[in-house]
Amino acid sequence: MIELVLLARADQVDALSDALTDELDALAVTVEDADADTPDEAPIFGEPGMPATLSSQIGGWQRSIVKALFTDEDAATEAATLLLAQDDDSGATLFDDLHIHGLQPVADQDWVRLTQSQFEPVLITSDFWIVPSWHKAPEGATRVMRLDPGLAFGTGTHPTTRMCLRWIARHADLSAPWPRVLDYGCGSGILAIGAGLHGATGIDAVDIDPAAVESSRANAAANGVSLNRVGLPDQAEGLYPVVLANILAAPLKLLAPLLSQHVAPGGSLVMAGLLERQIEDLQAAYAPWLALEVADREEGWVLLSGRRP
Ligand SMILES: C[S@@+](CC[C@H](N)C(=O)[O-])C[C@H]1O[C@@H](n2cnc3c(N)ncnc32)[C@H](O)[C@@H]1O
Repeated sequence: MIELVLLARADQVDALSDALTDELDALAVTVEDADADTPDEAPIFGEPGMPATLSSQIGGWQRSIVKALFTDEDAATEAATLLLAQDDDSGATLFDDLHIHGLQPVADQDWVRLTQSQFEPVLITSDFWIVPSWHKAPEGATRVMRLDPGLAFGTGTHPTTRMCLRWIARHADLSAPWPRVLDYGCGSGILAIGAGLHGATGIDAVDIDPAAVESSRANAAANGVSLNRVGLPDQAEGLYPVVLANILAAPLKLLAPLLSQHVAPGGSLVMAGLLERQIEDLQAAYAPWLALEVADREEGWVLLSGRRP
């Protein structure tokens, strides 16, 4: 294997990645901040767990290192030549300023093992762990969720998911389990399953993404957790003592009336996916129904929770 290493501008990254994978047979493309670990490093916040973004607006960092993996040197060299020669509709060079850093050999690896090694068991509380199927559960883990990375978001590695799971672990009362829970934006189903492992019943899990709905079903079954309704958002129905929503600030704001009205009187709304600077905006959006307070913080992300009067 050989890696073609390029230095590109942020606005070129998306088109460059598409050209490399769709037209030039790159096996994989990765994007890194060329200024990482320097004073010019630029933190980027985006959809939790999705590739780092600015990306919904701009595909990468101001100075991005783009690495494309090829089977051999000929394929990588040809790709570099074709990239430099690409014109746009007006005949101008498409990737102007593109800098070819060079080619570097990549040692043969056991790729399955390498991928798996990036997903270690994740500690939620001292006895509650998320553990990939190929790992043994750690000593002392009495509550274990088996979960492998898949098409839907939610492996437990992202701070927003971890904070929601910690909230569940801290607030679940095994002697009086929640009779209903709504996981709104369920992704892999990780929060719904977490609630189930803490005794909840009547769990509904909904998402706008059909792949997430399928993942939630499969992951819940693999963990022996029985979900009530799993489907698109219209499957959420009635009042729930606990509503969990780990999405993003903008959709959470839009969803304020809907989510609030699913919370039973005396019940809790728990939401994540927002940053420190978005707290006040979210508190104001939910104020007509309930008072949201900061319940947890991790790596710049915030967990808000509130009780419905
Ligand atoms: C950050 S993931 C969270 C997944 C999982 N609940 C977790 O905590 O790891 C957000 C999920 O919300 C879903 N989503 C985004 N907007 C939504 C909306 N308006 N209604 C329902 N689900 C939505 C996405 O498809 C995605 O699966």
